[in-house]
Amino acid sequence: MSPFTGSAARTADWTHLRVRIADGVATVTLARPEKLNALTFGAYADLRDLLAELSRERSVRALVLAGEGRGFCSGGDVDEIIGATLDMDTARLLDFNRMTGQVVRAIRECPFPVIAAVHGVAAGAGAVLALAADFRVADPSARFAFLFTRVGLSGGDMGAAYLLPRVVGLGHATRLLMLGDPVRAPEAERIGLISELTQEGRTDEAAAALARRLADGPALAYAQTKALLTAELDMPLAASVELDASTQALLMNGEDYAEFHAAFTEKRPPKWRGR
Ligand SMILES: CC(C)(COP(=O)(O)OP(=O)(O)OC[C@H]1O[C@@H](n2cnc3c(N)ncnc32)[C@H](O)[C@@H]1OP(=O)(O)O)[C@@H](O)C(=O)NCCC(=O)NCCSC(=O)/C=C1/CC=CC=CO1
Repeated sequence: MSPFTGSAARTADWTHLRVRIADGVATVTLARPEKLNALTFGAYADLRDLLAELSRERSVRALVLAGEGRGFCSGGDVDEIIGATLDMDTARLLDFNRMTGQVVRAIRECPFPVIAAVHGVAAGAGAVLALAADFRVADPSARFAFLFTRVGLSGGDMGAAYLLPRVVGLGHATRLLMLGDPVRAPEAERIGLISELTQEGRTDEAAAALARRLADGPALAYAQTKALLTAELDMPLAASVELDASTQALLMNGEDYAEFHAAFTEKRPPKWRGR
């Protein structure tokens, strides 16, 4: 049974994660502040499983991913993971690296918008978690560092070489993934890595306001927009416009579209049902 079944505002505990669902907004908090929310094997796996669980929750219409303490996430736990992976054979290494990629796929494939609320450090895997979100709302203290080459690994971990050029362009992505230099909030805003730069200390509030707006909006239209933005990245224009046409035809048969028309005619705000 889902751990979320029950009352309107619900919580559940996972490894180094806290989750709360209230009024259609799930807030997932990386909760290991004493290690800047570094991800252990258990935390990666739980994050993947939690996102899959939330994707099946019909009540969730937006998700905020945040970090507790003085940063968002310092990436893979260097002590636990580097130590263990040095002793693994290739098959187990592949299993681990596939598992971390599944976390990113879970963020990209869930049927609701994901907002990363970033303050302080977002490093390595932490930077990719933020990158995979649909929106990055950032505090002036935010700094993003794709550190993988700094630990002797490929900068293209967890889909970063797929996603980052699409967000900031190949030139910036090459620089950030190869050198691993930190990008501070003003530069992140300039190159389009963040969608909103907030006032200091107001990031959670801004992320919650955006989540509220999304959760109150036409959920099916948002889900289809997210799916198309992901699918069409790799499609020729002819296939894209065909997919757009079939998606739009589906939505034009839906209740929300008819509701918009009724609301417009009756001069009132629409009541979105996500159908
Ligand atoms: C630059 C830092 C991110 C922040 O520095 P600072 O603000 O001075 O804070 P610290 O004092 O260094 O950190 C506070 C405590 O947290 C521990 N900690 C921080 N990051 C990690 C981490 N990633 N793993 C384990 N522990 C971490 C730190 O040791 C302090 O603990 P104590 O108080 O007990 O001493 C700086 O912290 C830093 O550079 N961190 C490491 C960043 C990093 O290299 N991340 C990994 C990138 S690669 C990745 O994400 C993917 C993988 C997957 C594959 C293999 C291996 C690892 O990760």
